[in-house]
Amino acid sequence: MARADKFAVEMGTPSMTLMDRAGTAVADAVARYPYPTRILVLCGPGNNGGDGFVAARVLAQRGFKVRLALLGDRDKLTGDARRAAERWRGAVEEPAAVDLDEAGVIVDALFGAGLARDLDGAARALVERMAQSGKPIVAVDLPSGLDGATGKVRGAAAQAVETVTFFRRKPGHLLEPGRSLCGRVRVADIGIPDEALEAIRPQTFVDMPALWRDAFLVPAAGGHKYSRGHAVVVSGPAWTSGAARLSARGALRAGAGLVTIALPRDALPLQAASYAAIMPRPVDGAGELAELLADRRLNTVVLGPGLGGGEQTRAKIDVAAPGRRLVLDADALTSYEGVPWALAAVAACSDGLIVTPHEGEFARMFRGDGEVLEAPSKLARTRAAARRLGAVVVLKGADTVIAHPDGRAAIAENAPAYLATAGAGDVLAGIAGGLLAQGMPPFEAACAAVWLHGEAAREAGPGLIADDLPEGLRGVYSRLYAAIEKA
Ligand SMILES: NC(=O)C1=CN([C@@H]2O[C@H](COP(=O)(O)OP(=O)(O)OC[C@H]3O[C@@H](n4cnc5c(N)ncnc54)[C@H](O)[C@@H]3O)[C@@H](O)[C@H]2O)[C@@H](O)CC1
Ligand SMILES: [K+]
Repeated sequence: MARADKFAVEMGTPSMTLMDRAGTAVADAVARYPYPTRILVLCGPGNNGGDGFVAARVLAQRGFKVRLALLGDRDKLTGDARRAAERWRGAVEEPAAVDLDEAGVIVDALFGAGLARDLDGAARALVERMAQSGKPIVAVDLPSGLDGATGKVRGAAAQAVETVTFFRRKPGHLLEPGRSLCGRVRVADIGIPDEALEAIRPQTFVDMPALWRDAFLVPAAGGHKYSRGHAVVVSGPAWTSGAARLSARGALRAGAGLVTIALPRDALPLQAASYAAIMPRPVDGAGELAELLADRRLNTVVLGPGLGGGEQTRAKIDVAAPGRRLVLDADALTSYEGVPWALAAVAACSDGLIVTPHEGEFARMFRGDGEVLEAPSKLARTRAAARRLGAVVVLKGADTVIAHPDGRAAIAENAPAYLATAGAGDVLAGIAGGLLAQGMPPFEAACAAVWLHGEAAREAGPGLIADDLPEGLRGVYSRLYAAIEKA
């Protein structure tokens, strides 16, 4: 943001104009509240506070009753914040002396992008009072105390109803617990030109179709099932084979030309419970898997869901990996507990690897690797893991992060809470495999899979079970195909 602001200033917009627009955007948001006759603006010592002074002035001009309190010394304000304060004609009160209960709406303009350490002392006490007040809070840029780079709370932060940020959202608006703390996020245009992004080249994205649409393959007339790849899902024993069946359905619905499920002989009868379009093959160990995979058209293998961990699983992965595209999930990942370098070796000989751990699996995989596990945010951890493995890492959760070893990363925001259901991860691994089989590059395939998975859940609606997800993809695909054909 500092670079974006600088760019805008160099292009001729004075920084005071940016602040005026920022404060006005906050005032616009506050003015939408029903009868917010009494507004309390809490300002901090930097430019976040400066935005607060502007918002207070604009709201007062529009006829609202506005009180303003400043944390810190008015004489110590500098730059644009100082000028904004000079133009505020009302009283500047002591935060300790104001009664928060009198406010209809509180504007939280204490700290934004400049938060430099954990809140303590008077700042923390004020944020805690605000949090306990039960009043609707409109946060300027970020709820004060929330770290915009990590999504973590530093000391304290108050739940906002709404957060007004500028130009683009920051990781802290998307990563939990930040995302939840922000309430509804509005992005205000304060006149920073989009060209600023060409200079900055951000490497962090929201996971949305624009990010991967160009790599997504809409079936072409005259296409052939073999041109859409052949995915293999390797199943565990009969009693856990449901997981692999879910993956196989995901891969097929995602558009793989052919899907084979490799099952131990005792699990073959159960495959009857799945789609007839999925081809079962008896495969009882790494040796038989090697025989199946002698056919190079089988270009993608999904291993992990219900597979069971340990040496057997690693042997199968070793057979599958060379020159092929892989998705590894669940048990496949925990069989590399504490030896991520062994997984990096798998990635190196493959034609592209996506790993899809949840937090527990991630912690086990990288046990003892402080550089990965102690990176400052979920975003940074996922990036570090991708670099470590030389693979695309999907770290699942409400705020799933997808990272490529080259530093690109995306944060997903479309998963409904009810997607956290048994077997959902198995379907995700399958969708990713289905997209890889069609030739999508691994990062784009992983991003698309995560987005499609979230959309399929929405399509199926509350009460979702994992079996509904592959079915949900149909509606999502028809809209996506239409949008791509129109574009
Ligand atoms: N040109 C720009 O840079 C623009 C900035 N804008 C606003 O400016 C904000 C960033 O302003 P600043 O960089 O001045 O930073 P902030 O206003 O977020 O905070 C910096 C101030 O807080 C103090 N501080 C930091 N951490 C503290 C802690 N834990 N406890 C107590 N004091 C602490 C610092 O000493 C400094 O005085 C953005 O969040 C946004 O609201 C907008 O006006 C748009 C334009
Ligand atoms: K704030």
